[in-house]
Amino acid sequence: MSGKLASEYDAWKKLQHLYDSEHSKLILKDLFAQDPDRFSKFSKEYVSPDDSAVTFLLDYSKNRITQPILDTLLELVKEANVEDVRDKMFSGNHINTSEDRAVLHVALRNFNEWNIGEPGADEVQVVLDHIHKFTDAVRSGEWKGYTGKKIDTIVNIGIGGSDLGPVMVTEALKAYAKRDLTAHFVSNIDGTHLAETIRVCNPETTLFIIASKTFTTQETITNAESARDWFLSTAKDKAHVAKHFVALSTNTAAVTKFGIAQENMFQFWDWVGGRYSLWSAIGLSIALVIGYENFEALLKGAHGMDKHFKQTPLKDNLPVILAVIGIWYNDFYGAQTHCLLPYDQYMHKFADYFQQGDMESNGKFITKKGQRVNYETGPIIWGAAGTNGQHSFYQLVHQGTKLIPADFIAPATTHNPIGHSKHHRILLSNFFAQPEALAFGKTEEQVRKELGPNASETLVKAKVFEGNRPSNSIMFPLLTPATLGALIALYEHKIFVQGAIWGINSFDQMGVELGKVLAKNILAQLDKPEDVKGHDSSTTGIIHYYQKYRKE
Ligand SMILES: O=P(O)(O)OC[C@H]1O[C@@H](O)[C@H](O)[C@@H](O)[C@@H]1O
Repeated sequence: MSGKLASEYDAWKKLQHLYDSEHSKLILKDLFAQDPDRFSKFSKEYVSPDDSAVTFLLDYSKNRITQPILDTLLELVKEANVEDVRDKMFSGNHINTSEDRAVLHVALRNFNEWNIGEPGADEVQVVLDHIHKFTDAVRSGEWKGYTGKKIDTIVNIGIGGSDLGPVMVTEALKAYAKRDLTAHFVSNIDGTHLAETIRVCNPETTLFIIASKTFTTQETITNAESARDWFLSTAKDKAHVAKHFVALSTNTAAVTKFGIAQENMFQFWDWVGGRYSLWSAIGLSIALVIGYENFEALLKGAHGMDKHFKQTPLKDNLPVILAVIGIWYNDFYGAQTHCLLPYDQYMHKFADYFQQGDMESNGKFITKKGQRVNYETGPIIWGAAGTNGQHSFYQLVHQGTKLIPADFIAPATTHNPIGHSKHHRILLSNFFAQPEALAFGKTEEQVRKELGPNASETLVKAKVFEGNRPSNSIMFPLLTPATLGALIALYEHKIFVQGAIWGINSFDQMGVELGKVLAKNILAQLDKPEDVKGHDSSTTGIIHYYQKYRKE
């Protein structure tokens, strides 16, 4: 990373110039008409560079780009030394500068391929073996609860990165799940989350997985303590906790203090960022649900993408391509958001997951060198599973006043081919149609022709789709563990590239701290109105209102 702001790079200035001079001519309809080979020029098939057997198509032809624009975007990657930062990440350099930490989630799925010098990197396999052994014991019924019954329910208690990854992946890979093992995820400090979960759990057959990197997170520790109280209200003897509580953490002392034996703790390291931790011990709930072999396949799929990212020239490097196209819209078109639209019900949590993955990584206005940026950084990430979104927010995507770049994601084959895949063909027809409608729209002329000569002018105008709304399409044969692993890593590295171009630290999360500190202060003032001090009149007023109406 140079000390420059991204906007000071020559390539950035060239891009600004290209935007100013070209953007009115960048009409997808025209770009496709001018070049019959546009799809083959702006799409790539990923084939994993190892034995993880993942393949997918990335079509990025429906974007407002030309070859010169893409070339200049890639110049920006060069000028920002992204390859150098990438290599530093892979070699364990402390690129998380504010926390002085390495960023090595790639080491969790490395299977000893690269030599990574960081302490702990050589212990990854030991933890994977621990996960393997434990997972097999629980799934086979060999691991018994305190009354000798086998475990049929797991409850992962964690929040943020210690929740979202396991939730998203266990949902996405439900087709591989052990159906007689029910998984719940409790994250919110709102007692309702825990209460509604334990309501359907049997203490004799439930395993609680306390997932917290720091083991100090207020929500998780409070939920874990309440879960332990609930368990002991039936089990009585504290010795039984050992059969029903395990911990996933970097903080051995706090885990032991909680009462979880060290042999029931699954270790990871400070170089695993919370939002990159599903590959670590935090993935235990995933391994329990889909089995260790499938968990390993997930890791291997991600590793294949790591290799691709590490060794593929920029022009063919898929995370790089996605990243620079994102920069084009975010920084030159002023697009505020990016939409993730998986046409696969199993992937319904994908956008939620990358809300943290992207927004906590790149939602920053200060560069690593302490300067305030004078350009936009991370986009707002949102989305929903297709076709549900079509019946809700697509109206705005098609005809609203905002530019919303979107990624459409779908499997060619479904795990649930009911009616000889009738559902899936309908689903996919929408997956194909939506990007087409967004890109090419419907002209006034077409509307007039459709409505006939007597149509009102207002109706004609209301039915016009301007088109020229960009999207990427990603299609893969089947949603397998390895494919999902590769897709997650694809987006992780996209986020990395964008952060490196913007010159920000994608691996800290200072922005979540202030609210936590204020909440702690307020918690101590909640009991008595006279204790409410040091706030603005609005905050004081709302707390007083609460104090007037609370029951307990
Ligand atoms: O795993 P922990 O330490 O309980 O942290 C949970 C979450 O805590 C949040 O405060 C962080 O912003 C997230 O990045 C993190 O994933």
